[in-house]
Amino acid sequence: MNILEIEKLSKKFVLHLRGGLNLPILRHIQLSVAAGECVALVGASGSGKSSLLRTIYGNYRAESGAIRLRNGLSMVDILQSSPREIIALRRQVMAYASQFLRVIPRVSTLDLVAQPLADQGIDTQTAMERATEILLELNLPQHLHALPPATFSGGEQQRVNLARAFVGQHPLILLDEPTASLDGRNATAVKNKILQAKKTGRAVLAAFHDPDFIAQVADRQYSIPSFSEPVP
Ligand SMILES: Nc1ncnc2c1ncn2[C@@H]1O[C@H](COP(=O)(O)OP(=O)(O)OP(=O)(O)O)[C@@H](O)[C@H]1O
Repeated sequence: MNILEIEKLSKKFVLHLRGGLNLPILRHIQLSVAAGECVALVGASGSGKSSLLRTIYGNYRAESGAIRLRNGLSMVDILQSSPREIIALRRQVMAYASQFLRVIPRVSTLDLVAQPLADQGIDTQTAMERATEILLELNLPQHLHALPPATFSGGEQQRVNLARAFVGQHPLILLDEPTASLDGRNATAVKNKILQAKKTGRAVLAAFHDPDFIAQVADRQYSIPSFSEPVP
């Protein structure tokens, strides 16, 4: 059962500060991700992996194509959804961990990680317990949980982001270079979370660079078509 279906997606950036210059980024993307599957997005630096993930998450618009996401029994096209509908899909259907954490000042790490559960209607005590558990699984020790992550290291912030993506029950998890700032031990913790997510029937689409990591977690790869390739 497909959780995500992308059909003939094309996207360009329009650079208004450069006189409306068009910068084509994605062309004819055809991709689906099924429940329980991890698909690795691969491609050269600058090929558009992050842009594709952000477009799926509703941060960017695209000129043509469709991005359909399973919401219960129906498939919903993100590109046709209103901002309000996209916010609802982010709460229930898709989680996203970018490479960088956007920190909200004064909010503790524990509250940040418990928030997606509260958004899914989980009671506060259970949300706090699950948030604590996942932070420990990602090697973030208890003494950090009460602190806002603003002063955390890059790798610690990345793991807070990942904890927020994995903690809920979203059927689709989007990950942008989830091990970019991590050492071997922490990369293993992320690998375990991806494998566990797959076992519970969640779909994972992730941009990766490391072929060894891809071999350990991904069922297949999708290479972003370059602009020198003919359109199929
Ligand atoms: N908001 C934006 N406005 C204009 N151009 C952008 C914007 N975001 C990305 N780009 C351009 O789109 C291209 C693709 O960038 P993107 O970050 O998606 O690539 P990537 O494959 O994720 O790269 P990397 O592997 O280095 O992270 C780049 O040339 C980048 O400069």
